[in-house]
Amino acid sequence: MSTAIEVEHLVIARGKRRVLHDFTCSVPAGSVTGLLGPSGSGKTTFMRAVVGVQKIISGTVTVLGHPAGSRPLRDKVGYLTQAPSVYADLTVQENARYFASLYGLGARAADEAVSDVGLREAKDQLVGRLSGGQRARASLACAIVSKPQLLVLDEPTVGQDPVLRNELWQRFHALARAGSTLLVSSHVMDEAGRCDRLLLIREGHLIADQTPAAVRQSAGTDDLDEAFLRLVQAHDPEKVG
Ligand SMILES: Nc1ncnc2c1ncn2[C@@H]1O[C@H](COP(=O)(O)OP(=O)(O)OP(=O)(O)O)[C@@H](O)[C@H]1O
Repeated sequence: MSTAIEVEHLVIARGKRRVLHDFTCSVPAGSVTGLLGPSGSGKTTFMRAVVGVQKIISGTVTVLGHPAGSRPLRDKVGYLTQAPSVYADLTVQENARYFASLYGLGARAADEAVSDVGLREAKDQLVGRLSGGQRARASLACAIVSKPQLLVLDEPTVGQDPVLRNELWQRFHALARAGSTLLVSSHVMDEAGRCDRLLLIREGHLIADQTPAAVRQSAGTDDLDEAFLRLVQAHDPEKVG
């Protein structure tokens, strides 16, 4: 399998503080790779580096064979930020159709994306009147509408009910099967088992770059929450217990 994202010795500071320490990892093309770690561990910072909007101190980030953020990647990378980036005074459908038009796509692609995120019933509602979880899904519809080669999704399932979360994860795998690579962050370890690969991050350190099965095996437990704690402890014995 080829590599969609290749990161070597990435170091990033925000303000005066180093928040990513010597990150080296890779994301296989066509995978759903989870970026899992507690709040504040550096997930958003890492994603910002992948999409090329984060100043870095040293290291390299190569995306689909090009430097992160470079021109050839412009229409190949989709990014869902934590703050919904949709227009409050347009309906769900109008937002999706607008974003589709930016990629030269028509109403059909837009309507499909709206259905994919479970918003078909709410398609005629103004985004400004939706619940937080619905608004996040409207934003997700706009991020996936062009089916980019790489989708970087920052906590896309936060605030969603279990049924919808399940549907969204199925949708992510369907997108991967259709050829996209997905990098998906979450601070909820029970989502880790849904990924093909995991990047586990703690306080800016990468503590695992493995499949969920390999994480379970190397930590000696089937419970991924417990596995994360054991890996933290192995990485830095003073941090846990
Ligand atoms: N604009 C900023 N200026 C200074 N420090 C920042 C800034 N943004 C984030 N940080 C710090 O960088 C560290 C990593 O933050 P980041 O947002 O990448 O974490 P995260 O894992 O995505 O957290 P969350 O799950 O809460 O979104 C945190 O300590 C945070 O306080």
